[in-house]
Amino acid sequence: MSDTQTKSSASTETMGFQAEVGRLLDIVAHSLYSEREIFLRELISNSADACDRLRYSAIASPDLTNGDVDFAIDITVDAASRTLTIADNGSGMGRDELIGNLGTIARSGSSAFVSELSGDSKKDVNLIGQFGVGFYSAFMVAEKVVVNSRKAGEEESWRWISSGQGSFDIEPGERETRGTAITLHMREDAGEFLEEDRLRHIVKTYSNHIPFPIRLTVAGEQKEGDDEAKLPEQEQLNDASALWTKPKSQVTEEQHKEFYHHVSHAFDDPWLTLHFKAEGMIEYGGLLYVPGSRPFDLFHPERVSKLKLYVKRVFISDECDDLIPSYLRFLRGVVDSEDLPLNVSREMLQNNPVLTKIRAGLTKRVLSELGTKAEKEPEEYAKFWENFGIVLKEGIYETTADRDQLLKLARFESTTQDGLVSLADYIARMKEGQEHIYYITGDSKEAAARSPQLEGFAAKGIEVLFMTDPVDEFWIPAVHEYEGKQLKSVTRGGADLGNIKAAPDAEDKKDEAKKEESADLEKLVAAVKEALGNAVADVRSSDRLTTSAVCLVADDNGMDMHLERLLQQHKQLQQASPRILELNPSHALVTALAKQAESGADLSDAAHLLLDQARIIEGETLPDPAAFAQRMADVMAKSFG
Ligand SMILES: Nc1ncnc2c1ncn2[C@@H]1O[C@H](COP(=O)(O)OP(=O)(O)OP(=O)(O)O)[C@@H](O)[C@H]1O
Repeated sequence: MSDTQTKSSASTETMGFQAEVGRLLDIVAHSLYSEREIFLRELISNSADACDRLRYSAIASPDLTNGDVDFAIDITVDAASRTLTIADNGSGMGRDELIGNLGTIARSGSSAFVSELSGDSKKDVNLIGQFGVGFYSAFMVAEKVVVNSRKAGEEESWRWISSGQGSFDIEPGERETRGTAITLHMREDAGEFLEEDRLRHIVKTYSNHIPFPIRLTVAGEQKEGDDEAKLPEQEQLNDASALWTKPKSQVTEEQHKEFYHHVSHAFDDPWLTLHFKAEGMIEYGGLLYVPGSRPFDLFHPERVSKLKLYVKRVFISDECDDLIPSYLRFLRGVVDSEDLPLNVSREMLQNNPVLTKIRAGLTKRVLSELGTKAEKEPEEYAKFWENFGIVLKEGIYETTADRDQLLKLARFESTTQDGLVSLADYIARMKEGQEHIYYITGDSKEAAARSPQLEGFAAKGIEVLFMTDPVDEFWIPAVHEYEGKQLKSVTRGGADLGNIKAAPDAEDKKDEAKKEESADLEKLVAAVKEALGNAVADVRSSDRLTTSAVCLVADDNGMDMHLERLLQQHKQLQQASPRILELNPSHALVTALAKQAESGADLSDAAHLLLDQARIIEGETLPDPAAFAQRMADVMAKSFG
């Protein structure tokens, strides 16, 4: 740790929080969180995870539980001392774990998340909402937090104390049993969380289906004059059953929401719930949720699954990469297998044949359910696609097995339709004589829509799909075609527009003009080609332009221009390859230049200006802006001078 460290007494050490934690705590404590009560859900969730972890470790090392396998979470409220304690008999934490887990943000990518926090509390609360602050949410309601913990299998226990302001103390404790007790000294304004009814309600609402009993004890209830010391009564607040084992019909939407919040550590609601049981060669069941919004770590480079794997109701791992393909990593939930051995180690899970079958089954189930949604509720499906389409497209690129199904699920924006369209929709609307599925790539729909290469397509009413996710550049070349129709970029190769019949309502005035002018272009093309030399791959007359004078296109075999630009931006490519410069034979400038070419005039400056103009429309930087400015000035001087 890089934290400052000072010894304040013989046995107590004071340590500084990691800078990111400091910032997080500041926001947590000072922003008015609309749902402060979720602190309890977070702490109970952590306790349940700790019980799950120990139960799993005890399969290999039974000594760790010392025979005590009745895992439970105890909430004790003491109104007199204004404290609330959440205790569990789970894995517990040793000294180093207390320091590491409760003083830093260890989760991968989380520090990056915290650095995104803007300091604007409204925005930050939203971000934190997606992220989940876990343990640190205790400081929304507590002015001081004391954590007593003893790691299973160890004799020592440790106490962690903090008021959430820059530092925490750590000292030896005196906990006699394994597990963790977190005592919250409630803030003045958080008295409601010391009320029994409120606590009951919160646990029921947020943690009913934690599969361990959650019990409430009210301390200090003994009345004066009572002779016998009565043990305070314990009341179990939750159902404590594994939700996924219940019959589908008995689980309400509210219960799903609650469970989703628990397993995903997220605050949104599930967009889709899949509650299933597979019986046959391999038996497994579970609950899968598609989140209603993008999880904050969706684009982390590890691209790992977050599903929790259980074997016969015992938690095994939530880092089981082989459980679902990484293009479904947005799924949250639980998969419970009857066939894997209980003592399965995390290493054994790699390339495990049972897991491979489960993975195939889950994938099929999810894709088919998405297909149904796409067909029956296209508007709802559009919301899903907004969030996760970009991730599914990774699957189109990565897997050949699921490719067809994923292509059916894929949706795109298009030049002629509102909303999202499928490839099948597109094919159904293709014009007479049209053989290809046309698309245009770009950084955004707006930028791509301004491309001159679209003009001829628009004039004929031919639909063009927008491909604006970077991943599009990868899956399209891998796929090539859909239902026998080639996917073709409008910025690449010939446009083949001549063979396609215009829509009856489209204005196809262009053909007429072209016939008149095309003969004259030959000399112009030759002159421009000569002037530009190696700066272009070719110069030719265009049938894809109607209003712009010029545009650039890539060779049919060349790389897509947008991809080249992306690669250059990321320094993956030194130099873009020369493009084909297309001239619009019906544009006034081009026809005027063609006349000049006929009379043998020097068109070198004009040729360079045309090329630079085409580059500017593409959003490219000019290789020689000074030369461009000079030529432009010369031309303007001639016409205005
Ligand atoms: N009751 C507990 N028993 C054992 N370990 C715990 C307990 N509470 C927290 N921890 C440890 O502290 C870590 C940090 O907890 P924290 O709640 O901040 O994050 P998290 O649970 O990993 O993720 P999230 O923020 O999504 O809840 C946990 O991962 C766990 O290792």
